[in-house]
Amino acid sequence: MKLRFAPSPTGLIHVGNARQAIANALYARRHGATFQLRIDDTDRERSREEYADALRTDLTWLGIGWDETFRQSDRLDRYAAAIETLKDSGRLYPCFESEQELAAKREARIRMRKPPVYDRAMLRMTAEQRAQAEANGKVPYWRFRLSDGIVAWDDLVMGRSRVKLPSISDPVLVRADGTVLYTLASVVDDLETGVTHVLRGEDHLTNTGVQIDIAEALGARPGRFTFAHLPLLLDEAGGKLSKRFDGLSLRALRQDGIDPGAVVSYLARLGSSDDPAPLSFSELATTYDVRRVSRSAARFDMRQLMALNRKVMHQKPFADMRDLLPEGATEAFWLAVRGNVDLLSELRHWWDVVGGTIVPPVQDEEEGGYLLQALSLLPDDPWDSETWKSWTDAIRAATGRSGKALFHPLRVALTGEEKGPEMRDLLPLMGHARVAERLRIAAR
Ligand SMILES: Nc1ncnc2c1ncn2[C@@H]1O[C@H](COP(=O)(O)OP(=O)(O)OP(=O)(O)O)[C@@H](O)[C@H]1O
Repeated sequence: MKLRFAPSPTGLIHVGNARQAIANALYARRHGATFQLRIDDTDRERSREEYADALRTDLTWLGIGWDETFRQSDRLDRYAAAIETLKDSGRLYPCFESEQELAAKREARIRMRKPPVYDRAMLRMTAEQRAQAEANGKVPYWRFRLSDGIVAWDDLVMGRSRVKLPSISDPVLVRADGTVLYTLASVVDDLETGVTHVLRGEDHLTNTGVQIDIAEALGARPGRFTFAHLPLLLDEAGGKLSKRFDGLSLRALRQDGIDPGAVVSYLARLGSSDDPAPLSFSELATTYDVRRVSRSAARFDMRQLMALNRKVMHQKPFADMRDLLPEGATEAFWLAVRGNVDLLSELRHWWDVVGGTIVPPVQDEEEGGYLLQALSLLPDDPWDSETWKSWTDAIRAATGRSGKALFHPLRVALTGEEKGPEMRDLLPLMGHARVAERLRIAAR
């Protein structure tokens, strides 16, 4: 059993592409299948090496590895062989019509209230007509003659699916410059590399009908592939995602400091009958069932991702965070702040609070007097997790303050923030000298 994720390196991959990658990787893990990463770079104008590198980096960031990988531009000889096979069997036929001629034909058919399907005029061309066209300097491109019937398959997500081939134009598989189109290259790769399951976006539904027909023309047995078409992911406003706008690219999420585990947990279950939960890749894989994916389009909701990100961060052990924390940050620091960080970028701020030089706001005269009194009651070193309690007990006894009046001015003076991690945990990390200095500044 083998699955594949086959992105085109034409931009930064977005959360919609990632959803497909995750679905394939989870399905492969669940069923012990091989997972192939194929770089679909047959479109030479739009493909860029830097995007291929970027998508490998993005998948690795998500924690998705692959068992084998290749790019289509390395297999051009295999496509050339398939092209010859299809020419020999008469399934590929040369065409000479220009874009303008085709557009005029389409318009005429629409005026006659006929579906705008290619009329196969070139299929009826005689050998002499062809020789004449070539003598006039025309170079053919090649269309695949589709079968007449209906192609049907049991889609793991969409259920029984059908594509009526006569309502589709014969697809161009080879351009006039001899380059192959994705439609053919993809079938050749899937057949020759032993792919068994194709999980991809529903934008490929019609393609699937065509590609089944091509596969069978190349000798594949009926039912050779199992298909699952997952609905497209839309943005919050219901718009289409595109590699051309990178707002919801994985790169942007990474730069925003979102945890990759949260992204995987969210995308694995978004638009399915299972609620997104902060689970590891292995946990997600043991329960993953593509049949539970809904048939309707799902919307990516940043608030839901953030909520999940918070849960993921709150559970993270220090060992998983060590490389991401500011230099010098300790386990005690991580355990103190992890309940209060939504994004990795906030960690730097809390690290400044405990180990750096924040300047707290100056408080009014009455609070200033209170803070100086608190300063005079600061316990001696060493400090530990009990120090906050013994200090505030002593302040309570000396000032008669309690509740918010007791704690709030201290928190603001020491952290510069109204809210945050437990003071009990922060205080020993800040240390005596820093605490004393901040109390003095806030009391000025
Ligand atoms: N919005 C989306 N939601 C879910 N899946 C998507 C979405 N857009 C593309 N895909 C899927 O992502 C996979 C990778 O496809 P591909 O790299 O061709 O993406 P694309 O965004 O359609 O790119 P391009 O604009 O370059 O054609 C395919 O399975 C495709 O169906």
